[in-house]
Formats: sequence, C-alpha cells, structure tokens
Amino acid sequence: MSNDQIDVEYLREHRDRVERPLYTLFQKYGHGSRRWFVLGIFASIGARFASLVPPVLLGVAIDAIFREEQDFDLPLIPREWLPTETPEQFWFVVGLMGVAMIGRAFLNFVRMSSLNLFSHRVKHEVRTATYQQMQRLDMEFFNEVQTGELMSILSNDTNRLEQFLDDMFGQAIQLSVLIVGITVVLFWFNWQLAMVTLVVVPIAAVFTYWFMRFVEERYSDVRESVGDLNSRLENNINGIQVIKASNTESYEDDRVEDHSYRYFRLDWLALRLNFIYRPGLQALTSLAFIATFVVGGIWILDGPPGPLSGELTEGTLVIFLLLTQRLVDPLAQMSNIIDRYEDANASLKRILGVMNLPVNIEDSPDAEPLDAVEGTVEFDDVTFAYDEEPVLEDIDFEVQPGETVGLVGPTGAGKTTIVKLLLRLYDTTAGAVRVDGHDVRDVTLSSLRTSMGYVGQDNFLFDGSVAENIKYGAFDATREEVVEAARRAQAHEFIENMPEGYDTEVGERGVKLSGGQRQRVAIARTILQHPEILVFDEATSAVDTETEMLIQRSIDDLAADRTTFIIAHRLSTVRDADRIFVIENGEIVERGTHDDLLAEDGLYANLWRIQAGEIGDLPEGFVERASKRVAQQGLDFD
Ligand SMILES: Nc1ncnc2c1ncn2[C@@H]1O[C@H](COP(=O)(O)OP(=O)(O)OP(=O)(O)O)[C@@H](O)[C@H]1O
Repeated sequence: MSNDQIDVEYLREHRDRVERPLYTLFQKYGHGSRRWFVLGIFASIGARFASLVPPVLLGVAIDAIFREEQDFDLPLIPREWLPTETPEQFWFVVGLMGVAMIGRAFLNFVRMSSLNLFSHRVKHEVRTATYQQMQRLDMEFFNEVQTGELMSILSNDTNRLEQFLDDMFGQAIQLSVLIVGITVVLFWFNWQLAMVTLVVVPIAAVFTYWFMRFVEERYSDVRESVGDLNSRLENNINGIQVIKASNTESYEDDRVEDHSYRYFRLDWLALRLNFIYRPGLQALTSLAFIATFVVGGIWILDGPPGPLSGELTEGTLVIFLLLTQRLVDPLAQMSNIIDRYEDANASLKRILGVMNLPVNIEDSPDAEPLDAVEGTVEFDDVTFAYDEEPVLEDIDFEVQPGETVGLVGPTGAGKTTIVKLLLRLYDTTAGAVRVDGHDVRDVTLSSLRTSMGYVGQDNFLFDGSVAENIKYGAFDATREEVVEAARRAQAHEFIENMPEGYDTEVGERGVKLSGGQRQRVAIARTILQHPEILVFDEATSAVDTETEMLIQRSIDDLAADRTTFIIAHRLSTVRDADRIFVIENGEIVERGTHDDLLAEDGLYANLWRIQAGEIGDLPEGFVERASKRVAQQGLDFD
C-alpha cells in the first residue's frame, strides 16, 4: 500500500464503513459481560413495573375502597387471593405499596450495579483494544496521520463514549421500559383513553427520527473539527521553540483561532438543532397530559366524548394522569439521550474506524520464531518505494555473522530505509530481506526485533528515571547489570554525577539530558537487551568530538562479536568497518573496505576528501552531481 492512500481521507473511509456502531461495540467488547447486561435489563423492567404499582393501587383504591363503586380487582393477581372485607383490602393495598417500593429500591440497586459494571467493562475493553490496535498499525499510518488526531480518538472520543455509557445508556433502557410499561398499564385500564394519551408517542418518534438524521452528520463534523484542533495544538506545543524563535506567535494565534472558530461554529450548528428539538418534545409530552385531562374530564362529567364509548371512573382517570405525568419528564429527557447518543455514535465510529484499519506488517499465520540468531543478513535484490517513486533499487548484499558494515552516502540516498526494512518496519516492494536465511516476513515480528538493537540519531527516552530508561525492554535486569551496561556505554560517569545518580528523573522525552547523554543511555539500553544484530543510525552525528570518541568506543566494544550496521555521515566513524557500502540514489554504487574505496577514487573517495577539507581537489563532475542532488531534494520535498 502506498502512503498517499493513508491520510485523513483514508481514516474517514474506514469510519464511514462502520455500520451499527453501538451494536458492533457491544458485540465485540461486551460479549464477555453479557450476563450483566441481561441482568440489568431484567432489573430495569422489574424496577419500572414496581414503580407503576403505587399509582395503579391508588386508582383501584379510590374506586373500590373509598368510593366502593367497583369490585376490588387488581391486574395480574387472581381474585381468590384478594381479601373481601374493606379494611383488609385497605391494608392489603398499603402492604402491596410497601413491597413494591422496597422491591423497586432493590431492583434499582441491581440495575445500576449490573448495567454500570457492564458499561465499565466495555469501556475498559475499548480503551485497551484501541491502544493495542494503535500500536499494531503500520509505520506508514503514523507518518501520515497527525498525532493530535490520534490523541483525539484515544482520549476525547473514548471519553465521549464513556459519558454516554455511564449516564445515558442506563437512562435509555429505563425510558424504553417505562414507555412499554405505561403503555401496557394504560391499555389494560382503558384502551380508548390510552390511544388519546399515547397518540403523541408516534409523533415524538417521527420528530426524533428527523432530529437524529440531521444531527448525526453535524456531530461527525464536530468530532472531526476537534481532531483538527487537537492536531494544531499538539503541533504547536511540540514546535513552541521554533514559534518563539521565528516570532510567529501571532500567525499561530490566527491559525489556532481559525480551527477553534470552526469547531465553535459546527458545535453551535449541532446545538441549534437541539434547541428546536428539546422544547418541541417537551411541548408534545405536555400536550399528552392536557389531552388526557380534557378528554377524561369530559368523559366523567358528560359521558364518553365523540366516538369513544364505555365508562371511565375517577380512579382510572387518576391512574392515567399520574402515569402520563410520569411520562412527561423522561420523554423530555429522551432528547438529551438522543443527543448524547448521536455524539457518542460519532465518536464510536471514529474509534471503530481505527479498529477496522488493516495492518500489513504483522505475523503471517505460519510465522515461526527466529531461534538462536547467528546474525547473517541478506538483502536479495530488494526494491522499495514509500510512494510510487522507488527509494531503493536492486539492493543486494550478504553480511556474515559478526561483520561490521558501514552504510554511507549523500543525504536522502536510502540508508535509513535499508535498516527500516531490516527491522521490518516496512515490507519490500520486491525482493527479500533474510536473517539467518529466513525471510523476515516468515518469522515472528517479536523474535525478529528482539534479535536487533537499534540506536538512532535522536533517541526517545520515556518519562522516568535513568535506570528505568536503561532497563526499558529488559525489565528484569538487576541494578548491577544496569550499571555494567552503562559502563560499557560510557555513560556511568555522567550518570553518577547527576543529583540522584541512576534514580534521576530524565523529564519528558529525556529533556533533562543532553543529546550525547541520551545517546549513551540508549546504547546502554541496547546493550542490556543483548541483540545479535546492531544498527547505529547516525548515532554520533549530534554530539561533539569528545563524546563521539566515547560513543565510538562503546560501539566498537559492542560490535566486536555482533553483526553491526553503522550509518554515518562522518566517514571516520566507519573507517574501520569490515566493509563499507556507498549508497547513492537508492543503489549501492561502491562496496569494499576504506582502503579499497579510496583506491577506487569514486564517490567515497570524494566524500572523504570533503571531510578532510580538501575541497579544492574534488573533480568538477562530482561537484555538479552534488549540486543536482541537493536541488533534487528540494523538489522531492515540494
Ligand atoms: N516515511 C517516508 N515517506 C515517504 N518518503 C520517505 C519517508 N522516509 C524517507 N523518505 C524518502 O526516502 C528517501 C530515502 O530516505 P532515507 O531516510 O532512507 O535516506 P538516508 O540516506 O537515510 O538520508 P539521511 O542521510 O539524510 O538520513 C528520501 O528521498 C526521503 O525523502
């Protein structure tokens, strides 16, 4: 896959392919907690029905006990179980109300515990799964998608989902059960008046459908604009030094303001829909109450109005009014639930969109671990392109165990790309990379990368102590082993001189250490991991000559019995290598020892002359090619 396919559009495509997000979420991440979900639903139903018992009992008591106009009859309870005498009936009703209230409290406890347990488990699963997926994604993805966008998915979107699952999800279930429960009870007592009361429900449903359709799109724009804003902020915080040094604060103020304004505008558009929907729904539910009161009142005073027929008692009207009143607030709450749902849905689509991204660099189904690595590395006619444009062409070499190879050549020639293929951060476009004769695509990634140690130009340190950073990846190492590794990396002295020695905190990304110190900590880390193959990518380029000498000594010490690749611009670094490959425009143009290459008097010899300060002795052709190359790099960049 070429990297021009991976961008925000690529993310959007995967996001748009997500269907029924909430169902998918529960299916994928709630499967193990299904029992809590089912228990929560049953407890919800039970609690809601228990909450309907007191109004129903009150209605029956008015008609049968106080006004004695009807027989004492209760829904769902066989007649022979009911008392026949009025005082007993009164106490029976009181007792039943008590039982219903206690039962409701207990069921509510069960409902809240189980639904919350369910949603918290789902949240936990989603959080960890999203992170795991993010970690598995191909490097191409990270090259193309802004960190702020990813952080926005990992943090904002999961938070939105959490809020919905915590508050609204339980309420949504409660509301559904309430509507069904009240509908059943109302129809039981008087189906005709029930129709009058509940005619608003389908109207509310249509109104809600309209709202959902419009708001869905707007929320997805809102979430995207949050991602953009976060990317901008993240970029600016990381580049704060450049902003200050370039005096571009007001330019950046404007850029952030633009992004923030876009977010504000889109959010406001979504909110405006809400301002129509919420009061509309409130008006509808109030209308249900008024209609029930008017029709029921006329019915009792003058007999059944219009096409209605039969009898309506005062008790039944009280049941209707009490239950309709119970419907008003929750129905108005529905707007809130739908609104949060749509918001969470937009977030969920973004999360599931990332989960659906294909991963290309992963273990093949029959991948075997790479055992007892000796360190033979073979590039067999390797061609590679990040994009359409090839970066490496026909790279062909074999390195024997223990050999040290220098990779040199002009900037942008493809040296780092060669080691990226070796670490299998990318797969070759054609040809194969083999370690001990095994194609890197046929072995497990973990065993492949364990066998390699990589020290780059700017090594990332994690927030924590120096010792923790050295132990990173070899977590069981003892303090003695850490100190020994630091000694071999020529880092022990400076670490000892720090205020708290090995326990000194390095600060975020190791900012409290100098470039050269970070480098040596990274080398110590690599030593502790005992890799069989070592890669040093410009490991000494950012340090002074003294530090370079120290680092060089530790590299020589490490490289003595391991296969080692050293990428360097300073040719003195690779002078003693067993072999040197000179890379130009993605091809190996010269290979041999330092002396061989000087004798060949080609690109290497000219580069060597430049570094020796003998610029006047360079052939004209070489200078011309160098100028072209530098100009070409400018074009590539554009
Ligand atoms: N992630 C990437 N996406 C697209 N193109 C890339 C990417 N990384 C490198 N390139 C391009 O590939 C070419 C080779 O890059 P590479 O980093 O391998 O060169 P290099 O020889 O290590 O350079 P340097 O000495 O400056 O580190 C360059 O033209 C570069 O612009």
